[in-house]
Order: sequence, then structure tokens, then C-alpha cells
Amino acid sequence: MKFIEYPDRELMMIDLADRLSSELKNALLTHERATFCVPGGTTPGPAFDSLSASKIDWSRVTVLLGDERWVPEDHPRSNTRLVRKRLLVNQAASAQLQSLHTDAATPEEALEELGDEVRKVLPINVLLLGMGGDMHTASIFPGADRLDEALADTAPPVMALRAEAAAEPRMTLTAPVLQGALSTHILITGPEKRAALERARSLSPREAPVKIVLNDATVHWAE
Ligand SMILES: O=C(O)[C@H](O)[C@@H](O)[C@H](O)[C@H](O)COP(=O)(O)O
Repeated sequence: MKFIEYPDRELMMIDLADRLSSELKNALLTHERATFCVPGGTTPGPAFDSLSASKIDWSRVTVLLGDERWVPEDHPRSNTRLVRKRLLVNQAASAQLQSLHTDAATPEEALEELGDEVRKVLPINVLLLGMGGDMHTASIFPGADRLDEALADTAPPVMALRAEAAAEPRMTLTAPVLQGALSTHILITGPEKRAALERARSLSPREAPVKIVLNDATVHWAE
């Protein structure tokens, strides 16, 4: 794991956006298309703002969500909504979005459709993840109902998970897909998440799901 500590959040978001943008450009030098997987939640918005101004051939980029809360796409907690509003604008408006949401009433009903769609855009070239204070990443929560299946090497690419700590049912990419990413970044802020990340290093993936990607990840942190 590589850990980068920044003097403040603003600088971190700009620097992170620069790094992600260079990695995407590099991927597009040798591939017709690139898949850029992004988190939802409250942290990445400013990095998305910065990235959306970046001059990449976005028409050759697929933006894939790492997870989704099962709420309508105009709901304030929808990750799809966040990405549409903050990332897929300006220069990045021509990127193709692969969300992890459909109009189905439950995530279970959408599994087959989303699984087929996600398979087509793998592997992930550039992966950006967040982490919760409970050490979940994407929507792989400690204590989730189907945690062991989501962590298994044989897991399907997407799974529907429910967890007490999650306010609503989730759709998430699973361990093998996240571990298959060619480049992995984790974006966290504040002292609590820094301490949680340190703790995760000595725990098992069942206790600290973020552990599945830690070895190969670059972690970006600011107070
Ligand atoms: O939809 C989600 O909840 C996420 O994608 C999730 O994995 C997120 O990255 C962490 O929960 C951190 O969330 P915050 O950035 O809001 O702390």
C-alpha cells in the first residue's frame, strides 16, 4: 500500500484528479476504450468537479459505479445522480455511464441484467474507491448478509447486499472485480478514517472488507 498525505483537501482533490486523468489518458494510448470505476458517497464530489474539466477523450471512457444505493435515480442518496451531476459534465459529458441501477423494485431483480452489462466493460482500468469508518468499501459491508459470497474468488461481478449499517439495499461490485482493477486509488478524509485504515491492515477481509484492495492501492488522505 502507498499512502499519500496532503496538506489540505482542496489540494488533494486537484492532485488526485490529475493522477486519475493521466492514468486514463495512458490507458487510452493502448486501448480503444477505458473503464473508470468511481465511488459514491459524500467525499468524491470535488475530485469529480476537477476531473470533469480534464481534457481526455471522454467519448472512449466508460464510467462505472462501484456500488449503488437502491433508490430512484433522482433521490439525493443516489450515486448515479451524484456522478451525473458532478462528473459527467463539462469535458466529461461525452463519457458513457454504466450505472448499477435499474427501475426494478429490488436489486435482486436487476442482477442478471447488470451482471451482463458490467462483464462487457471489465477489467477496470482505473479504480477509485471510498471507505466508510466501518472499513466497508463499495457496498461490501462488514456483517452484510452475503458478505462471504461477495468476498469469494468465485463471486459474480455484481451482487445485491443488505447490511444493518446501510440505509437501503445495495448493489455492489464484488471482490474479484475490484481486485482485477489495473490501478487502484482510495480516497479518504479525516482522522477517524485514517485510524480505521490503519486498523484494517491487521484485520481479515470479513472484518475489514477494504483489505481486499489495500495491498495494491494508493491511499489519498487529508485531514
Ligand atoms: O455508496 C456508497 O456508500 C459508497 O460508494 C461507499 O463505499 C462510500 O465510498 C463510503 O461509504 C464512504 O462514504 P463517504 O464518502 O460518504 O464517507
